[in-house]
Amino acid sequence: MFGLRLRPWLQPGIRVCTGSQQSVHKLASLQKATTLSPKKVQSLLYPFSELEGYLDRSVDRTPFQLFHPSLKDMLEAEKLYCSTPTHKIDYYVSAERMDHAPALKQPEVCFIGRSNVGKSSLIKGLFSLTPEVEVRVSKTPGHTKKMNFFRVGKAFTIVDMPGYGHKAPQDFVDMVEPYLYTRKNLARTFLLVDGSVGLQRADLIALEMCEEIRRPYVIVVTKIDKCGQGALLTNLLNLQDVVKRQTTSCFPQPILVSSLHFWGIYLLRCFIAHVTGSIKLTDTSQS
Ligand SMILES: Nc1nc2c(ncn2[C@@H]2O[C@H](COP(=O)(O)OP(=O)(O)OP(=O)(O)O)[C@@H](O)[C@H]2O)c(=O)[nH]1
Ligand SMILES: [Mg+2]
Repeated sequence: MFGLRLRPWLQPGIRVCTGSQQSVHKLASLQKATTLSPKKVQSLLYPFSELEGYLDRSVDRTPFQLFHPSLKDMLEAEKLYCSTPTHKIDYYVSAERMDHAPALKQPEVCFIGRSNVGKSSLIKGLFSLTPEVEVRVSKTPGHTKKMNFFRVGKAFTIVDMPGYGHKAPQDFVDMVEPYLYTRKNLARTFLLVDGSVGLQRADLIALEMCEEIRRPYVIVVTKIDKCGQGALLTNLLNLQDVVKRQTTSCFPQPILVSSLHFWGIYLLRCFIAHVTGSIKLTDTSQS
């Protein structure tokens, strides 16, 4: 069924970086932290705000601010990422093929992207409030070899996928594409793109695949700490242009993150809680 859909998953050069994950990040303690200026807190919560000042006035920023929840919403979402006896967060199972994927009813989100783009690191960041949940990351591309399912109570499931491109597992196409096409409870696909190098050919192929699948997906721009702001903005505007011209199922707002510095993680937690119907947003129009 999927044989005709084989794509030339390319093997672009990958820059390996070393980054260490910070551990526990509670929004409430962040609010109380005296060491951070309000501007720093703002850019930690909404990383795009840091870049706005560098943009020409003619640049339309609306697409970058569509999802802009209140702090209250973020705090509400954060509760979901804390494990309790009645709301357990755990690694559930791994699957090598779609027919091994567990039958789960709750909404699911998955993370796809080139090998080494930071998928597992980002999931580890999302679960920083439950460090007992082990998410393996590595500076060696091709580390995640199976689809790894993590349950967030009965609210939703997060799936960490193997990467494509450099050193991707041979069966990536057999594993991930069928999942994306047929998984009934898939609420959102997050397509990760390395913000420090910008869109690569393999990313464009992945975008094309997501467009063919016609299910809603969101671009997450990773490693925004790894390059200068000028380079990041150039990569972002290029990405924005591609999203505008070539996509119909992609959410117009890219979500910017650094798993190393925790930038954008609170926003992403809230976004996932929102798209899986786990929280009700009070107001998205506030800045
Ligand atoms: N500077 C920086 N490095 C990061 C960031 N996120 C991940 N990394 C590093 O990138 C490398 C790859 O991270 P992973 O999370 O294992 O990447 P992956 O996409 O899961 O890779 P595969 O499982 O091989 O597909 C590791 O060395 C991480 O420390 C980030 O936000 N900033
Ligand atoms: Mg991985």
